[in-house]
Amino acid sequence: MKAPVRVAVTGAAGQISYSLLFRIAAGEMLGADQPVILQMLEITPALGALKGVAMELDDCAFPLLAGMVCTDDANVAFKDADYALLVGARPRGPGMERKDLLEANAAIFSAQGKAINDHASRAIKILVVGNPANTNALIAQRNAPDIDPRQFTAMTRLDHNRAMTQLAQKTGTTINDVTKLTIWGNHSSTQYPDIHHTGVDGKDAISLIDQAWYENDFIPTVQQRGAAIIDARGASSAASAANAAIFHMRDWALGTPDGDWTSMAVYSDGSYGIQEGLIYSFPCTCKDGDWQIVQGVELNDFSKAKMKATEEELQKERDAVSHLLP
Ligand SMILES: NC(=O)c1ccc[n+]([C@@H]2O[C@H](COP(=O)([O-])OP(=O)(O)OC[C@H]3O[C@@H](n4cnc5c(N)ncnc54)[C@H](O)[C@@H]3O)[C@@H](O)[C@H]2O)c1
Ligand SMILES: O=C(O)C[C@H](O)C(=O)O
Repeated sequence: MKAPVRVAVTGAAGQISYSLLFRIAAGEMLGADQPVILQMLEITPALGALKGVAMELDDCAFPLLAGMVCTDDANVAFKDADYALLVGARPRGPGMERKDLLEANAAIFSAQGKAINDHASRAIKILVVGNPANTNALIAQRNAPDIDPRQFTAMTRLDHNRAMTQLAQKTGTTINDVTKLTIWGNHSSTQYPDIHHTGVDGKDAISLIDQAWYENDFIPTVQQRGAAIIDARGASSAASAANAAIFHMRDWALGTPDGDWTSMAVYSDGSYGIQEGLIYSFPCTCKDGDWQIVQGVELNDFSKAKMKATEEELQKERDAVSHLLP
């Protein structure tokens, strides 16, 4: 058996965490041979509820669960953490855009960035789920100057999974037939789900669908899926968000399959002309615990315009929180 690793999860008594924690403890994120210590952070009033979650984790008798910490102190939660899933933040309600949460949530991520900087393992891998996820990741990253910016990522895997399913359903296939789909940009309604390089059962996706469906149906459906879930459920996505977080971290830690890529919002190095330093979703492959942006993807004018629009939104979000960016 390997030595346990420390996994910090914030918002641990919230609805996403109620799916997430149990799957991490079951080994679905880091593998069936990797024991974990869960370091769970909540706000003080939610510590009672968090205790109940910890009791249920105990009652699962997970063989891989090597320890638990429940705390309202970020310095304790991130102490020596090897992985951090930053979920704790307010969700949006009906009629809101995710960026409307910026004011309510941004301060959380500057404080947590500092705590990560001061206490976490230098090799920590961080996934930001709390919305607006890309800009919250940027805030945390800029407040952690001693940690490599490549270690801060934000979640567009839920969008990626949503897009795979929409395409599979349209083409009468399954997600097992879909490869090389890309979500570019922001986890928001400007994101660009790109299927120009996607394969469906060995064929080019773009040859199987018509442009009108792609532009007027597929893209808006994926962009608006979070809002559609809120309308249907009366609360934002939780189990599917937790699932996407598991997939994102699992691929980062254990690798993406050969011949495919995934979508991750990562620190832009200027690839594809996207401004350096933004946390922008790119096609990525992962190997040996590291990610790379896939290079050489050809872009037509349609794609370039969509990628620019979502980049501009991220620049605006960044400028709106400039007071939190040292
Ligand atoms: N990136 C994505 O794809 C994606 C998908 C779904 C939801 N989300 C976002 O994830 C976030 C959480 O969603 P949820 O449904 O679990 O919300 P929730 O309200 O059920 O849970 C959030 C939890 O965070 C806690 N919290 C608040 N401030 C905190 C802090 N400073 N430190 C630690 N914990 C804190 C709250 O007490 C609460 O228990 C929301 O911002 C939501 O919009 C993102
Ligand atoms: O849409 C939301 O606000 C929640 C989440 O970001 C989602 O995409 O489901």
